[in-house]
Amino acid sequence: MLFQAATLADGRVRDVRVDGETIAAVGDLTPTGDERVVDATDKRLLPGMIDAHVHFREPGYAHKETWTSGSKSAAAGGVTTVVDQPNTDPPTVDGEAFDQKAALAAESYVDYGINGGVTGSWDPDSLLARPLFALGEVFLADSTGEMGIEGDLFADALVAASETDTRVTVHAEDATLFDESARDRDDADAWSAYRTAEAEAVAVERACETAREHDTQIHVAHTSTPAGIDTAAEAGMTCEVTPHHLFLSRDDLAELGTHGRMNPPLRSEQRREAVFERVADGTVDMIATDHAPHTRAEKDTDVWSAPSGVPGVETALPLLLAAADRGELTYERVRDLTAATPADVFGLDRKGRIEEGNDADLVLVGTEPRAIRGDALHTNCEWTPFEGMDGVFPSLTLVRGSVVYEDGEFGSRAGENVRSA
Ligand SMILES: NC(=O)N[C@@H](CC(=O)O)C(=O)O
Ligand SMILES: [Zn+2]
Ligand SMILES: [Zn+2]
Repeated sequence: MLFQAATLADGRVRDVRVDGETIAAVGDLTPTGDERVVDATDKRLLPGMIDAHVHFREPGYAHKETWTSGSKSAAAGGVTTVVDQPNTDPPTVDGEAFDQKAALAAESYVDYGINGGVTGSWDPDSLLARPLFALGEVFLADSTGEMGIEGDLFADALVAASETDTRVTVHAEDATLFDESARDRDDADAWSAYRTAEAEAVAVERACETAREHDTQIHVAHTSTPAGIDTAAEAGMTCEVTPHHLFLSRDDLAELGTHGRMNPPLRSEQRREAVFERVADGTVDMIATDHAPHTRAEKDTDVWSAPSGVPGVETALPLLLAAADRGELTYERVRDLTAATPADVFGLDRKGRIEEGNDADLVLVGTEPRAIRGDALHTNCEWTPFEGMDGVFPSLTLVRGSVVYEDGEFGSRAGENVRSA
């Protein structure tokens, strides 16, 4: 396949040839007799997004999402690699649970990594013997799945991970700093008042300290505050920001209601702006969606009973591209946040950049934004907190050279475990 006259993230216009699973050449190329030629004039060709944080819910919660629905949603949103989190049923805390999930994940349209969880009943020996992507998200406070753990266990996990050269990702909130006085309220903003910004900042600081004491590296999941981001960066750790913490704030909760409840929660508009600055200037390492689908029926209850989490895997790259189109950040930054840096941080040597010899994980996007509509997305949960916002969507998504999505249609289930040899 040959993409002709594609605009790359840095603005250069190039032809890009795909041969089998790889990018064969980037330059000024002439079509050969039998190859498919895609006219990419005035379109952008980007490396597929590597989303280091999704919850595809199988095994256990297939009514929320399956590997098929979740990975279709990913492909249609330009995500070519996802990393699944362990709070499924059974939780992915031992070798047997890993194998059960890996068998289901083989249905995926896109490449995937499978994370292993840390709880009081985990079995590090069998778990770490599997082709794990990373340990995590290690829950330092309860979230969906009630997998919150104590500090000692976190330290044990860091030791086990460093002995096996495994990366660790952390959900950093400190439940002892939640504001119990918010419990008297029943509006949607009460969740943000309850799970305070300080609870994140302190937990990030402590997690980074523990990592340094053990001479290890952690990746902080879904940082939602400027303080959390700065602490991680100053400690030499990496962090991710979600699209909802980048594009939504407490000001949106009157409209979103419980559909805006997630952990960590939405923050003030002032904090959101400070987070956006740190994403645009490169302090934040990557965007990861924390795609956490729950059905409408589950969400439509009072603020204290609703499950935490929002979908996001299909809308992340489109939202970022619309923001780039508006001049709020550069296309190169979008490429680094969604592809190049996650590839570097997690050691995916053949992914994240359009370069000869790399995996042909590619996304072709047009220039026209369109309004995001929940009922047009492919997730099982059929709603989005970004309803009505502008997104620039892919027309074509390739995973290692296979067309997985093109103009509303799905191609092959091309997904493979990125950690399996
Ligand atoms: N973020 C959330 O609010 N929910 C996530 C769990 C998590 O990432 O903490 C989920 O699995 O539903
Ligand atoms: Zn989390
Ligand atoms: Zn999560």
